[in-house]
Amino acid sequence: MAPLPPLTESLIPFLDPYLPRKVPITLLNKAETDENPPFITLTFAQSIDSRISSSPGVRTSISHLETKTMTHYLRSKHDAILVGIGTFLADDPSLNCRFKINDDDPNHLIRPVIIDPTFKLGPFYENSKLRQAYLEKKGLPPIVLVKLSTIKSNPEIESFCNHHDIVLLPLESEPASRFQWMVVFRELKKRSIRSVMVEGGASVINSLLLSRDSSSGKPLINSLIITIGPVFLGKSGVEVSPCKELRLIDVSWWTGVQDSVICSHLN
Ligand SMILES: NC(=O)c1ccc[n+]([C@@H]2O[C@H](COP(=O)([O-])OP(=O)(O)OC[C@H]3O[C@@H](n4cnc5c(N)ncnc54)[C@H](O)[C@@H]3O)[C@@H](O)[C@H]2O)c1
Ligand SMILES: Nc1nc(=O)c(N)c(NC[C@H](O)[C@H](O)[C@H](O)COP(=O)(O)O)[nH]1
Repeated sequence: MAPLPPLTESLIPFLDPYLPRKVPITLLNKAETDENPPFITLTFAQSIDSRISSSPGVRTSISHLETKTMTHYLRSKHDAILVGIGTFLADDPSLNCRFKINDDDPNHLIRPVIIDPTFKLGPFYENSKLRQAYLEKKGLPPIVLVKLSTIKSNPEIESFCNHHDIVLLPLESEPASRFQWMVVFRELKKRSIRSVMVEGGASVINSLLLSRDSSSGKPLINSLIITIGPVFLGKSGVEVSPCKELRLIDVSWWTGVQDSVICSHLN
């Protein structure tokens, strides 16, 4: 894999207000460690017409290498990176962190998390870049969130995961087969994950944008970071658009050699 170009320096102060804070675990009180959900950053690259790929299941390059480096810099600031199974199947991503300040720097190990209620991962894991990265010690094996009923009806899933060091996380799902995001994030927090970078795909982005904590009413997303590339992907592209209006606050824009990046919080 070709090395990433260096990070454009102006991105560091631009992104800083939107990144999770590194608080040493010893300084956190018990409520902080057990009950609060992790810090959630939602980030993706979209076209001008709000598409994240040219058609369903197709990996589509939208962003410049400059913002690809930014994505890996963002990964270096989080404990986990989460995608839906649609993204794993379409993109064959490595889901590791390839950002280094210098060559002597060790790789930051970020934990991949895949939402996969019916365990479609199985037949594709063996030859995936994700597994390759783990075998080459450039990444960690994933946590895979699977419906409890899927595991009950396919007991071989557990032995497959044990054999591949995959952390299987069985969850109850709602009648529509969806996991509640708050439940997902609390489960990750129990596994010492204090920050999660969510990268997509469309189904994950569209539902998470509107998700709120049922008790406080606050958005579950702490920071939203969107790269906009100079391309229209057209009507057959995979659209990101929540099903109702959503206002952004604390907005900052950055423009690089080709892309613009918007950072914000949610109202
Ligand atoms: N441009 C970008 O930044 C970017 C980033 C990621 C993905 N993509 C693209 O997005 C496309 C994939 O998007 P998609 O919407 O098809 O797939 P996705 O990655 O959102 O995965 C969808 C699947 O994940 C599972 N899932 C998601 N949320 C769930 C929940 N709350 N509970 C239970 N299961 C849940 C379901 O099985 C669902 O079918 C691909 O073409 C990929 O290339 C682009
Ligand atoms: N920043 C960015 N620009 C793009 O043009 C694009 N298509 C993605 N897509 C994000 C998606 O999550 C991909 O799956 C990962 O970018 C795969 O990347 P890795 O192999 O893990 O580096 N991301």
